[in-house]
Amino acid sequence: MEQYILSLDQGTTSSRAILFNKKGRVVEKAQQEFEQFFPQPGWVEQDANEIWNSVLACIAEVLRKGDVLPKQIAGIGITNQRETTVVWDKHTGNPIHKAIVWQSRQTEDICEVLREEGYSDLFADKTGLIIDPYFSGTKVKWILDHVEGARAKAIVGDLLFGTIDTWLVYKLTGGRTHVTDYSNASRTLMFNIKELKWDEELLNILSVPVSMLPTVKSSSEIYAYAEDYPFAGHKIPIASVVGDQHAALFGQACFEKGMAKTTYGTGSFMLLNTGEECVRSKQGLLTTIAWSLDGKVTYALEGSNFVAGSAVQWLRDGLRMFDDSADSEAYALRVGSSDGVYVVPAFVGLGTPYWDSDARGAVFGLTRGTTKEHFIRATLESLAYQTRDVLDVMVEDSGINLASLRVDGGAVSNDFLMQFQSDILDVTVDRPIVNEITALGAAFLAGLAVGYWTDQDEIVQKWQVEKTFSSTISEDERDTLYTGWKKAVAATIAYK
Ligand SMILES: Nc1ncnc2c1ncn2[C@@H]1O[C@H](COP(=O)(O)OP(=O)(O)O)[C@@H](O)[C@H]1O
Ligand SMILES: O=P(O)(O)OC[C@H](O)CO
Repeated sequence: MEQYILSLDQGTTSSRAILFNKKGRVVEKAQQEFEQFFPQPGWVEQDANEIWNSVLACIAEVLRKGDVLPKQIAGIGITNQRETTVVWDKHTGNPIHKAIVWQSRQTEDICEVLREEGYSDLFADKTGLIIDPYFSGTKVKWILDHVEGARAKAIVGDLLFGTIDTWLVYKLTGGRTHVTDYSNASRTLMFNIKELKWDEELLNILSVPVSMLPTVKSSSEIYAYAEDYPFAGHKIPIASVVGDQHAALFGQACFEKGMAKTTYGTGSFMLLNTGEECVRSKQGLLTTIAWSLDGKVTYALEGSNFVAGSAVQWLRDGLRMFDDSADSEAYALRVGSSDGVYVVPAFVGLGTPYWDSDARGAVFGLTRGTTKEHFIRATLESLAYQTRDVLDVMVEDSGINLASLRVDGGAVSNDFLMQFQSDILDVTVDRPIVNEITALGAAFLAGLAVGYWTDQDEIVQKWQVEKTFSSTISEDERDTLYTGWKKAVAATIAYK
């Protein structure tokens, strides 16, 4: 009977369960969206139970559709939207508040106080991160400060914290396992990425009891077994846990120092493998743990943009410019340029390298001749400009020049966007055959842990490019376009 790896990719807007075969190809897939809550401007929350139910439904569906029995699953890999914070009662397993999503700005006041108290360098040195609402630490503090009785319960050890990976393992094991991996821990603002442990000093500053925190393990090992519904009593090893951007770096087989990928999902995230070197950025890049495998930790530099594919969703759902995100490409191609229009999609502030929580979206260069086509094209172009912003500081901070950029995520099916990305970076853009790269990365890590695949060399052989995009514009044209973007971003930051 053929064996498969079951990968659970719990993303910002949807959950997926995907079965991979030995060739590293998708055999079957199930996907379910869930509700997003926006209780106040800039706040984003989700229901952790709904997330769990969506994952469970996807598992049941993928097994049914693929006609696969639980005993055919060699291992489960888990990858997740990172930083999103769940706090639950240890005795009932019930979350005490909605999950606070990575995009949410509701802890900006807490961050402001921490910055004023002069903690920025301390947090950056120890965690590789910036004091920003993006990360989990201030979200945990917010929940303990705002939910009645929460702090008292936390102090006596009755509450548990987890990012979504931790929450899913907890639920999959009937509440018996409270773990995370190094990659997810490195996004919490509470984990010392050099000493590889929760940092007591930072926990004191954030007033978060250590008893709430999960045990931190490698990204590829058997943590526990899932056996309840829908696994019908078969013990299936849960064999990888890894943050989604880190999983994508692994799925893209970016195993060598100097290899990079960008994933264009809800947001966009470029990660550059820096090997065993924990590089500290001077310009707003994050230092993060890519993964921990076979007793070795690999580091990465990361540039994060909060809005990417979600700008296309905004065109579709907010402005009702088209019915299907894929239509954005045809609209963009109907005009030869965006005609001087720039869209800065700073809906929840700006990430790397600006880190401006208060900035909000803006449009520049409108004329009487501006059409819907220009507007759509300019929005797609903004995704590519944001990646250029990140790449420029990445090259300066790491001294590494990219040979090529590997790309994945929902928006990379847009050929116009990928061509413009290559044009504006002047770097070759490689799109692989498998489009579910994040899930594949988690599958690879799980497969290595259970002996389904032998080693990373075997995985490198499985990565194949589907299409390569090379720049077609002149240096002058590139400079003119990018200068306009920089002016638009500067004006967006100035207007507050
Ligand atoms: N053809 C397309 N062109 C541009 N954007 C697209 C296209 N298809 C999907 N998207 C965008 O990709 C995103 C979904 O990507 P996905 O990787 O599934 O995201 P996530 O993991 O964050 O939920 C959506 O925001 C959607 O608007
Ligand atoms: O859900 P995605 O793919 O947009 O990824 C979200 C990131 O992990 C947030 O840091």
